[in-house]
Amino acid sequence: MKVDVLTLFPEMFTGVFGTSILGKAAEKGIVSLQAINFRDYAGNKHGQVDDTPYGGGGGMVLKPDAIFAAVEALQQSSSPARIILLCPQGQPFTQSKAEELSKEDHLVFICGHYEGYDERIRKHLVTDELSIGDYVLTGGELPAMVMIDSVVRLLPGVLGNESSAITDSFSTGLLEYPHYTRPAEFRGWKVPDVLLSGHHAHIETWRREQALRRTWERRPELLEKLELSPKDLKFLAALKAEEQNQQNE
Ligand SMILES: C[S@@+](CC[C@H](N)C(=O)[O-])C[C@H]1O[C@@H](n2cnc3c(N)ncnc32)[C@H](O)[C@@H]1O
Repeated sequence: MKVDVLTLFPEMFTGVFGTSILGKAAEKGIVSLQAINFRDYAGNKHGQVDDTPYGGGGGMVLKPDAIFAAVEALQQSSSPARIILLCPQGQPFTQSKAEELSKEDHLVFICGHYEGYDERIRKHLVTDELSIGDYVLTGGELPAMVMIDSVVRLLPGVLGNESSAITDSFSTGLLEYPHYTRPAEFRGWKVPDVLLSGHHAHIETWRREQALRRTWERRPELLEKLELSPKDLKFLAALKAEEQNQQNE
């Protein structure tokens, strides 16, 4: 996969692109990660990429010319499948969006700054507008890093143990079950017996029930979107009854 980021601050990506799992994925040639300064495409001698808004008001707006020119230069080498505008007004970025993007060959992320972008960039250049949440940051760099990290870790060969991504929270539609490691007892707190039993079927059942319980307790709305088995439904009915009993006590 090829990932290009258009930004005014390419130096912000040096650490993220060169470290840990992303750095190793790039080293192995699974992904090529590039941060490009779109000021280089400004086409004027001062490298000006922003201007005051028509109609007045505070803040500076990113002009369309440099961003169009930078994307068009990338399109000459390989046509990007998706051109993603980082934007608090965009669709919420989710695990299923990460999975969808991980199937593409070439992604381009455009990072805004200041007051935002000229509307013609939204209307005539990009394929997606994505947000990392209902809050406003100073720029699109951190959201781009968040999205790239969650997409790249899904690429085959990036995580040592492929199956770990399959059970991650949201991948199954549920929050993930709790994990324990050595020691079996720490300050008097013991690891659940079932995890030490070596009985794989019992461990699977325990994990499924813990994932259902955790999702029910923390994000019950996620359960509404899932097709649950009769066994899951029975377990949830027992949980609800347990909760009801506690309220009545
Ligand atoms: C200060 S913000 C502009 C906010 C804009 N005036 C608005 O109200 O929608 C500057 C840039 O940061 C990025 N940004 C800020 N918050 C974001 C979020 N939640 N998700 C994605 N990008 C965000 C975008 O690239 C945005 O253009």
